[in-house]
Amino acid sequence: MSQHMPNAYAADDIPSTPGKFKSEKLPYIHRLRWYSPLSKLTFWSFLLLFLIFFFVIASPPTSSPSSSPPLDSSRRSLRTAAWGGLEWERRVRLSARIRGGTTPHRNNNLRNGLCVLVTGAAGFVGAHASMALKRRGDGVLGLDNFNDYYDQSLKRARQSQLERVGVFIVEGDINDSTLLQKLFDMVAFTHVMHFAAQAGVRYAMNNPDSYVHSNIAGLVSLLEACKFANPQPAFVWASSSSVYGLNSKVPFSERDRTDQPASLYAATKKAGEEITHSYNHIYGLSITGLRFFTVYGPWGRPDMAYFFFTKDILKGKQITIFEGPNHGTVARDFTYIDDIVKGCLGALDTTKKSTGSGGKKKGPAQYRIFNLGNTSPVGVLELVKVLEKLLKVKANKKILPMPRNGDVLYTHANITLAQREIGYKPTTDLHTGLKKFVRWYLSYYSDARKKGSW
Ligand SMILES: O=C(O)[C@H]1O[C@H](OP(=O)(O)OP(=O)(O)OC[C@H]2O[C@@H](n3ccc(=O)[nH]c3=O)[C@H](O)[C@@H]2O)[C@H](O)[C@@H](O)[C@@H]1O
Repeated sequence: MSQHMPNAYAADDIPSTPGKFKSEKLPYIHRLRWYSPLSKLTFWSFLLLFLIFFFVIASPPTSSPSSSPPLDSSRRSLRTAAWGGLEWERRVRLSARIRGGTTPHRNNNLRNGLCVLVTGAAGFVGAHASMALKRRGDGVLGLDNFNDYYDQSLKRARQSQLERVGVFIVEGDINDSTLLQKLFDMVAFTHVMHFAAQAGVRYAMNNPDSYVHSNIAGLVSLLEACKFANPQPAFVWASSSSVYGLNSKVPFSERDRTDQPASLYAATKKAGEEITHSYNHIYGLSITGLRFFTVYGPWGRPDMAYFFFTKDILKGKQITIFEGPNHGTVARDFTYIDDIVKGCLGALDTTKKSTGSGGKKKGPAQYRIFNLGNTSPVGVLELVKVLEKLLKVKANKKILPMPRNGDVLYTHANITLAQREIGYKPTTDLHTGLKKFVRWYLSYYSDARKKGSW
């Protein structure tokens, strides 16, 4: 039938004479006398316009390296991530195995130990939490895209530390749903501890896309995988104190409003809280969100002020300290990493099971949000004084009014709820915590092999 169609169609189009066909049916461009200069000009103009249109629409926007923010590295790594194969599967299963038990498979009843997928495991909090879980015997599988938001060698060094205790980090992106499905098919995770995110408050002005990619799209991709997993894992994830935004009532309580974010970063974390709520409501996922307050410590993030202040003070480079209106103090409720990790484990250990399966909710599920702070804010100037003392070097300081860059003036956590529900009790003051950080920093950066110690 289809073979006859073109002929039938062509029969209708047969011109009465070839000449008539050419003059009446061909496009305007062909009717122009080709040899006239005007027709040539029109033809080449059309061609040029078409090519310009094609290249502008089809190619990704580019700009000069000096003016453009860094590329969204998480997307890059999504394209290049390599996973799979028998050896890879063996490592995944081994890492996820609970000590003294076997890797939990579908329908297994787990009583001893947790089996946790930790996203962002090569990151600061993710690496510490993975280490603590593994050390107490839980099964831990890491997932990280090793993007280049900050020095990748630091992430690799954290990875080697984790490998030494038996934690394998799968290299891949949380947006890679095929990879996630594969992992959930291989291992029946009891919990997902989700740290993978685009962090940093001020960087959101340079690279907004990376926040949407990781903190919104990536989160949804991971929740989708959790919703279909059978059994569904309980989901514990890192929100942020930045959701309190421009609030002036302190200390910040979980009941306070969170609808005036000061940065896109904060807005994506707030959106994450709403998104996780909807997955809890529709699919019965057990959700716990942890609002971290400026976490610091050994193996920390080089984009954070305490970290790069240390580096710059040692180099004799000028540091900029922001101040509020009328020379007001800008302060943070700096929270030491070990306290945060205890909070994370407390949250994991008190989760209730998700109630859904196969994407269907079977009953109401737990939904919680906790502040994990230190409850004693310290001014940035004071932070620098402590560093000067510990480093035995005077800082070259420049005090500037805080620019409108996403920063807020003050954070202070009320932790009553976390104390009551998950036994959270921070014990490290800023001086003690920074002392441990400085000791690690000096050892890590003075050692040519960048080993440091955990
Ligand atoms: O608690 C949180 O929710 C957030 O804590 C930090 O954000 P931030 O508190 O802004 O931490 P830093 O970037 O280390 O800044 C600490 C303080 O130093 C100040 N600062 C920063 C940079 C600088 O050059 N000068 C300066 O005075 C900031 O204004 C801020 O008060 C993290 O970077 C976020 O990822 C996290 O979510």
